[in-house]
Amino acid sequence: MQQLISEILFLGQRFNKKSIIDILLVACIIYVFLRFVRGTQANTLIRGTIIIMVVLGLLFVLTDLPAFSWLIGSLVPILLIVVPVVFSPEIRRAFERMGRVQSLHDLFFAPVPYAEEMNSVIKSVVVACSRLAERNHGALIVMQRSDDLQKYIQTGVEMDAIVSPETLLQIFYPNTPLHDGAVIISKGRITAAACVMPLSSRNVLDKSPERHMGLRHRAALGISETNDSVTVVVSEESGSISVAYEGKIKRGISADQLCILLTDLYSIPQPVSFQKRLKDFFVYIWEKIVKANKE
Ligand SMILES: Nc1ncnc2c1ncn2[C@@H]1O[C@H](COP(=O)(O)OP(=O)(O)OP(=O)(O)O)[C@@H](O)[C@H]1O
Repeated sequence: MQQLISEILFLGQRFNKKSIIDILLVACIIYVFLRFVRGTQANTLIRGTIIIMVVLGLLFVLTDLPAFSWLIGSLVPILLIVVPVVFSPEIRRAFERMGRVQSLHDLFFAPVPYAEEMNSVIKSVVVACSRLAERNHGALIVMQRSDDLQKYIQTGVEMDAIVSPETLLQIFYPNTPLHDGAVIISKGRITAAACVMPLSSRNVLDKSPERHMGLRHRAALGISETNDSVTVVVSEESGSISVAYEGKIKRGISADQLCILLTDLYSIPQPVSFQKRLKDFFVYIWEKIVKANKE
């Protein structure tokens, strides 16, 4: 224990401006990397791996335990090989996203393409979904954000139509040729219908009715696990509306909630000044301290 304390003190003495820049640089790289894998299945695992590596690295540096050090020394290279192999599609997507970066701002804040066109698209989707829900007509609408959906567009019938409530109601009208499968909206247009989405395997065996998911909901969750699109589902059985994005599904939401959520997801991030960020940070910390004192 005494040795650990002296090691920490020794490290503290060596701490200087260069170390701060060093730590900030590593933190920035990790932040940017995590931002690009956001919404993919690799996100949680990579976060966990980074935390474990930091904790183990500290133990490795601060303690003098040969067997433990040997274990860590052998595990880290294995992890560095296993993670990229298992999550190669997600990591490839992260690099694709990085390739689309056009400015320093894009590096830290996700750009939302076609954000302006999306206002009228969102209105049409919300109106269509509330009417589909009233009529108990099932629907699956995948809305593109940054990631390319071409591979899924090819599984259905390609089209190029204006997004209007009438078009969507017509597509999802039961027993019509295009009603089965998903509609894809990209670049502000309906680009395909009757598309096949990858199925999520989560909650397959869940018997509780509110958590159980049929194929339509599993397809919505499945596509949200593979890219950053937003998918709206209308249940044929219950007429309820759900939204899936970033590997999560929000079930049983109202048309108003859907409108707020979609507007939020497609809003253009407003540039915030550094002073405002700093002020917000201190206000947040102050509120936390006041709250902790009250408790
Ligand atoms: N992989 C898929 N990609 C796109 N659409 C799919 C896929 N699998 C199923 N669907 C759509 O879901 C429909 C079947 O839905 P199912 O009843 O199994 O799901 P559900 O989640 O219980 O939805 P609902 O509440 O509407 O019944 C199919 O007719 C088809 O239109």
